[in-house]
Amino acid sequence: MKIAIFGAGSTGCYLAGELLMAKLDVSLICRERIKRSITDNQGITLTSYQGLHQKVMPNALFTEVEADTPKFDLIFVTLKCHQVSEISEQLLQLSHQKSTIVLMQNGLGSLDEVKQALANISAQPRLLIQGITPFNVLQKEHATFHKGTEGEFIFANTPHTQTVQQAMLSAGLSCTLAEDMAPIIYGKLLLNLNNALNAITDVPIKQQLSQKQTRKLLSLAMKEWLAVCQKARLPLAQFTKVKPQWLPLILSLPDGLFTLLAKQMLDIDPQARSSMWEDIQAKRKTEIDYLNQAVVELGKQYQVNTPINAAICAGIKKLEQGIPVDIAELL
Ligand SMILES: NC(=O)C1=CN([C@@H]2O[C@H](COP(=O)(O)OP(=O)(O)OC[C@H]3O[C@@H](n4cnc5c(N)ncnc54)[C@H](OP(=O)(O)O)[C@@H]3O)[C@@H](O)[C@H]2O)C=CC1
Ligand SMILES: CC(C)(CO)C(=O)C(=O)O
Repeated sequence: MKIAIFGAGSTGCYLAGELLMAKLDVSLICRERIKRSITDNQGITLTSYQGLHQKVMPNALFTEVEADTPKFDLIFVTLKCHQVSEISEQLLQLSHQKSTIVLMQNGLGSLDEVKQALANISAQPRLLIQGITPFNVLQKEHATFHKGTEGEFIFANTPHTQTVQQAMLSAGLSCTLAEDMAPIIYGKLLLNLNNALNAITDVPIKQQLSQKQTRKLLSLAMKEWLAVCQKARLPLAQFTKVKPQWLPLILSLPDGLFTLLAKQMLDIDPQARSSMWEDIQAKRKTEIDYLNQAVVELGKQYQVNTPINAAICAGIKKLEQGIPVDIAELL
């Protein structure tokens, strides 16, 4: 089985690393700077907050998709949400009719955009499924990719992802296969409502969660998404020790009680930040439209007020333009 990671950056290189550790055949489609960093450092180094330190080399590295680029049986797309609809031509070229394409984006909307883009250019359908990275990955120097929080990759259950799971299990690694990805996508979005707040506060997640005011904002943003899910009857998977519905209450607790009750939530790398923080630092467009803005849009559809998520979106739009934002102005 030939595997490609399309858009290998933070999560894509970490995923490639785990698949290579599982002795699978993995090629990367990536930017020139990533290719150079991997070749200069003789491979990708995976590290984790739990002490992992492992170097692996991809089977091939491509910076362009050309007529003679091979076809792949399984393609993981690890681009940012707003980048996925632009690669439909390349996805068709890299796949055959029996290939599986796994979209690994956070938030809502990417799957529909890719489906539409592929349907516009080809009458031959491809199997499009979803996956999720539940943990944080930080891209460091020397082609090093650091896992900062707990969790394992989740993919929709298909014959190709079953082969991946078997290989990972044989190598002492694991991933989860899900029959229904929808609750996982909705449940993950609840956690990703913090991405923007993390970017605005500009401190590591662990430090951010020790601030009562930011926890309050996160709690209110989560309450809005939970209200939308309840009204729209959207099921939410549980990513934390406590039920999603309890998170706003726990986040609203005073500092001492919160620290006591949220042990697992705080058991993360002290340096871990959100991917949106990385985007803001790199002056890149963020995924806000697929995260907090998606909550606002669904809220409108189901007549649920979402003022906090709307204020967070406005804050991020300012940051994207280089205008500083004070967290206090969001409440
Ligand atoms: N980072 C994290 O910790 C986590 C991220 N996620 C989610 O995973 C998804 C991917 O995020 P992440 O891995 O951080 O993203 P990255 O930006 O780190 O990786 C995407 C990479 O693809 C490159 N790229 C863009 N377009 C192309 C193209 N046409 N051809 C080849 N390469 C291309 C980008 O380059 P360039 O920068 O030049 O555009 C970048 O290097 C997002 O939806 C994110 O929300 C989920 C959990 C954790
Ligand atoms: C894992 C988590 C929630 C970390 O913030 C994330 O998904 C991200 O950074 O995009």
